[in-house]
Amino acid sequence: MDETNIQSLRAHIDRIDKSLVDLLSQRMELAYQIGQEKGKTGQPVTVPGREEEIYHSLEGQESRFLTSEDLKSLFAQIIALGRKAGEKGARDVNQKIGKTS
Ligand SMILES: O=C(O)C(=O)C[C@]1(C(=O)O)C=C[C@@H](O)C=C1
Repeated sequence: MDETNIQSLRAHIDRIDKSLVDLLSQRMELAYQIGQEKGKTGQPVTVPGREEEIYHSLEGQESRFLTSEDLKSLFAQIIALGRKAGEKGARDVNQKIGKTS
């Protein structure tokens, strides 16, 4: 494979990476909004059942270079960031309405 091919494959990877970051940002915005809703009613941000549902939905989506274990560990990171965004959403909404905890 010559240098031009590598350059063009890398350009494709760069575009995919940008899309991944954009989609992850959108996902975090949604988790933040869910956190705000939970904050309003005092519900806990972490919902283990929902997290299990997400892991379950990944089953059958594995591919040549992504095993189900790979997907699970990737999503463990993504969900941890979702929780962090949700905690911020709950904090922000409570600060706005003057609750301290
Ligand atoms: O679905 C929710 O209730 C969320 O808060 C989002 C999310 C996620 O990132 O997917 C984050 C934390 C919860 O434990 C479950 C799921």
